Amino acid sequence: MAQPRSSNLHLVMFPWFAVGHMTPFLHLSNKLAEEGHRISFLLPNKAKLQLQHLNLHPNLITFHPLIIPHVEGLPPGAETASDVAGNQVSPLATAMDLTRPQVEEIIRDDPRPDFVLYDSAHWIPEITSKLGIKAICYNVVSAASLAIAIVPARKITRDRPITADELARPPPGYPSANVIIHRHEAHKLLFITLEFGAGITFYERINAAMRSCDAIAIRTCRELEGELCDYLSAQFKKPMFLTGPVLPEPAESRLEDRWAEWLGRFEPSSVVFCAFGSQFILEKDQFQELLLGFESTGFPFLVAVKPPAGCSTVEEAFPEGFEMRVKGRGVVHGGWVQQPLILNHGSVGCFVSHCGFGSMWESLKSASQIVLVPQLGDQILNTRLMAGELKLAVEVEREDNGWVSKESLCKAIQSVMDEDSEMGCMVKKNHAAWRNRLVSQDFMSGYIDSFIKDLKGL
Ligand SMILES: O=c1ccn([C@@H]2O[C@H](COP(=O)(O)OP(=O)(O)O[C@H]3OC[C@@H](O)[C@H](O)[C@H]3O)[C@@H](O)[C@H]2O)c(=O)[nH]1
Ligand SMILES: [O-]c1cc(O)cc2[o+]c(-c3ccc(O)cc3)c(O[C@@H]3O[C@H](CO)[C@@H](O)[C@H](O)[C@H]3O)cc12
Repeated sequence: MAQPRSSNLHLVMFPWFAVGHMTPFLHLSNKLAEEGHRISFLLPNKAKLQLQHLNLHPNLITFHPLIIPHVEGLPPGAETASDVAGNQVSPLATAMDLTRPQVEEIIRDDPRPDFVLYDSAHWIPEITSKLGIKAICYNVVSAASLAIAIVPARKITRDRPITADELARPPPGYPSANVIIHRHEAHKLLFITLEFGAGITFYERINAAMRSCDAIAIRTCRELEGELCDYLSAQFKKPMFLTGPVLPEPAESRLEDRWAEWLGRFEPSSVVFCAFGSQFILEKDQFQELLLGFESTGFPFLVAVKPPAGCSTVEEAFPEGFEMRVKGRGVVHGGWVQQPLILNHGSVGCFVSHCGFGSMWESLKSASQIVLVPQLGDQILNTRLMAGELKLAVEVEREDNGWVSKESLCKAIQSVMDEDSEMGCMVKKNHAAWRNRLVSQDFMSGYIDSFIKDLKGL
């Protein structure tokens, strides 16, 4: 078990209240604790129960549960972005801001930390600068999604909110021609001009968080997003520290028996697994169309997505006769599954993903073929990295109105599952090269070593 030494650091972690943010902050905490560093991890009370099994060093990583105040518009008991609909994230951000006195007390009293790592709480530097503590803005979304929308070069102000047309053109100096948003998708970024917490827009908050820190850090690597990171560093005039992908070693926990048993019935690499992350909720008609798409592939499939909008279970939204037709080869689960373990199960051959940044790294490290159906803004940019730049995944074609047809989903899955096809062969080869890089002995540990050196040198 790692032990603290006097030269070791004490860091406070304060991620945005979303599973897709708290989980990578905890993965980083585990890597730092492996080297003997001590972590105080601030999170909502309920999230503590959900995440504590991922704390691999409880002697060095201490959870500090926060009391989430009630705010108008926030459903009672809601504490993370998974508990709220898209239009309720702003009250959740307000609630996070109202935890400031609790956060400040922990930072002051909990033997003074050397660093505070945060992402959405743009007010952290106001606390740390008075105490001589360094504030690191640690981003767990891609450099591309920050560089395309949040940079000062966008010159967004209250009087001049950005339009979809402008967002479809990259900001001045943006270094990539492939990792871009198309005109018909640009409306998916317009939320950056909306309130994200009382009296502050999403753009203002994330821009302030990056502008006011001592250094920016990103969960990415130079090999994937080097030029985009340099661009961000120049735009914000801040040192840029990269942690690499920070993926845990294969989990010690076991896959739940029901999924191990079900997956075990099928041939190696034959099952299509689909998950869309911790937040996104499909519309009912799109949910039904996707299920018909999985059915028509002919492959066994395991779909783990939330019940669609307006439904309390997935079953009540099944297409007519669907359950009977796919009996024995198709399962749709409306709850949480152990995604990293399922992805690495020998029977799984294809992952249909929304390409959240966490899922993106997990899929890169797996051997599954990857089909992408991005839903929100940052996921579109991650998809461009994977399918456009690295050419190791296939993006499902959408109709002009954004609709994903069953035919289009089926075609994308079949194109990667057929390893004799040109597409299947190309993505498999490119993916294998990236996977080998990620699993090579020193790749991830090299990034963590450099990150610790960067912190100590600040
Ligand atoms: O059933 C599930 C669903 C998801 N998960 C896990 O939950 C995590 C989801 O994180 P993702 O980043 O992929 O997706 P989210 O929908 O949470 O993403 C959102 O917030 C975090 C950002 O990095 C994403 O880019 C953003 O889209 C992954 O680690 C995934 O393994 C499960 O373990 N089981
Ligand atoms: O979709 C996005 C497009 C984009 O250009 C930038 C971002 O940034 C972030 C982000 C969130 C928090 C940070 O501290 C930094 C960056 C995005 O995050 C997602 O935004 C949702 C807002 O509705 C939020 O609820 C969700 O938890 C975040 O993962 C998205 C984009």
